[in-house]
Amino acid sequence: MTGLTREEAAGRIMVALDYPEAGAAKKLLRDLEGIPCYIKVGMQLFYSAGPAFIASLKESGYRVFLDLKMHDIPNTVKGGASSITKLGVDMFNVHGAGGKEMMEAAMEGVDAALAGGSTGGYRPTVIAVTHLTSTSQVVLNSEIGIAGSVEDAVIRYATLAKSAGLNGVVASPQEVQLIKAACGAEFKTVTPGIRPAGAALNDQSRIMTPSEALAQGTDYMVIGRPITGAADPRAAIESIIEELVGNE
Ligand SMILES: O=c1ccn([C@@H]2O[C@H](COP(=O)(O)O)[C@@H](O)[C@H]2O)c(=O)[nH]1
Repeated sequence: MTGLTREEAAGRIMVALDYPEAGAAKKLLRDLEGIPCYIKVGMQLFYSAGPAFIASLKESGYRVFLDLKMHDIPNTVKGGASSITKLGVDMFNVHGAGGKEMMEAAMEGVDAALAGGSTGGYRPTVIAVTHLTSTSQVVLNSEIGIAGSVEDAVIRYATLAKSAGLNGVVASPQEVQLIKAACGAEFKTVTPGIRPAGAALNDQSRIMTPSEALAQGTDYMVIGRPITGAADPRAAIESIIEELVGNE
């Protein structure tokens, strides 16, 4: 047993709604009705369904992570962060690779939107992507051309994100303990690369099972295809919740 209630376990899961349009995403939400999970909207759905879909999620009471991974010059990211904050999402992200000034600009964008009062004063959690969970050690060194271990590269971005005032990072569950050691327990870790035992890896590289990720101390685990691609998505998420509660 982990000590998590069923509701707490569900609340650690961010379901990735990687769909081409709102209709398919809404069907999944109907399938999962009543399960208090977080919802992650990425670029595929947001570029198609836009702010109206985010508004409908918020009206339905969901916590929303808008995963657009902004990576641009500081002034542009500041403006993007301001616009995203006005959508009233609970969390959004930028790429750590944009550097400290870009990440600070994102925080300035949040402050500017809040100063305008259009979000009711609600401050989103802002996190930075470290290295994508699809990136392996070999790809990091041989293709991207960054020397050293994935762990060192992730920690470098995590500490940079913390120094820029961000609230956490996206990383693999494999790096959670190192991130917490370097940046503190309160610094949030949001971890994709979650695969229940026996599930297809797809394009993910640095993976762990849900219970392994929880044991590492991850704050939130992002799970897409193991739920959305299942014949019975509700049964799939219920099984993950059971695994997290420790009743398996
Ligand atoms: O490093 C990263 C950053 C973001 N993601 C996103 O998480 C989900 C994972 O989906 P699965 O179907 O469970 O693989 C997806 O929306 C990615 O864009 C990530 O995987 N890794």
